[in-house]
Amino acid sequence: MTTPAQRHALEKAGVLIEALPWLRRFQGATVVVKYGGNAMVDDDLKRAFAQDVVFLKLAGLHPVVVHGGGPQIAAMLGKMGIASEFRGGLRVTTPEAMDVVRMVLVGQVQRELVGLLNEHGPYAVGLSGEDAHLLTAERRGTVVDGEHVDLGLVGDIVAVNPDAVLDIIRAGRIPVISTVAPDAAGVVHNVNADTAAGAVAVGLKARKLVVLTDVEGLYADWPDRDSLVARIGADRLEALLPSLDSGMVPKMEACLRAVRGGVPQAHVIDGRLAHSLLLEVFTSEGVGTMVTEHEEGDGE
Ligand SMILES: Nc1ncnc2c1ncn2[C@@H]1O[C@H](COP(=O)(O)OP(=O)(O)O)[C@@H](O)[C@H]1O
Ligand SMILES: CC(=O)N[C@@H](CCC(=O)OP(=O)(O)O)C(=O)O
Repeated sequence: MTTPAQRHALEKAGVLIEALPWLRRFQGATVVVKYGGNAMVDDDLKRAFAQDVVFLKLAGLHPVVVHGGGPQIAAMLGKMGIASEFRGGLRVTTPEAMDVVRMVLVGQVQRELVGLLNEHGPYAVGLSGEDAHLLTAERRGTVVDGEHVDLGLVGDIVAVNPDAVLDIIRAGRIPVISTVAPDAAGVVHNVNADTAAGAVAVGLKARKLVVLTDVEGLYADWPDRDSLVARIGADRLEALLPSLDSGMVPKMEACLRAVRGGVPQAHVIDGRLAHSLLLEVFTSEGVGTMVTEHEEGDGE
């Protein structure tokens, strides 16, 4: 006869043991985690996220955080009376707005995240795309309803120099990256954080890209809640892209870029669920949407 206390203890041991194959599999693996603006506004969730990232580090993985901050940028632009609009999921960025984007991402959101991670020890080091040639951008527009739209100082990533990030990883620390990036002439551009995370994952030859957001995952037929996609291959995702709505477009483009660029798995998971990152990496529960190059197999 086992007592309730013993049963409880056994359950806990079971959960820890379930992590064993995943711990072995991902030893020394680089995992790029995109932490999004909307999953980033609740204090408890922020703390849970920081715990998860430190847990990954202490479990022998190499987490690299790429952060967003759309809501925080919007709040600051609002306070300063600067209008901004989104086209095709990307913020139209004037030089005036660019100063605010850089100030908020590097000076505010990144600092807060670094602080939360460092509550657990001397782990996090913040950097932006401007540091040590980490990211090079090229100005991009977008196409909305078949028409080309100029987005101002918005960039796509054309080159990643991972050396500074690798230095930080080698020192046993956690890089936290803000996604502003200079172009070849040194003009700083606003880069969507999903886009940058996809490029960073490829540049670092990461084993996984995990994108946290404020929805369960990708819905094939948004907003039909029965259409959540558990997994999808690159070709089917590419075919689905034109039908996706604004916020999901850069996210799924980033996943596609990652798996086509050699990252075995890209995931979109629900950042509103505390510890979803831990569940994704260390359990066999399917959380959110997994993207792989091919529809079959686990991508590895
Ligand atoms: N096909 C889809 N599947 C899931 N979410 C979608 C889809 N199309 C549009 N969305 C919207 O995209 C949002 C996520 O994008 P966004 O708000 O930019 O996230 P984040 O702030 O995490 O970067 C979801 O909350 C949802 O409202
Ligand atoms: C070009 C572009 O849209 N840049 C984004 C950068 C921040 C971001 O991507 O934040 P989330 O991940 O929170 O959406 C912006 O200005 O909002």
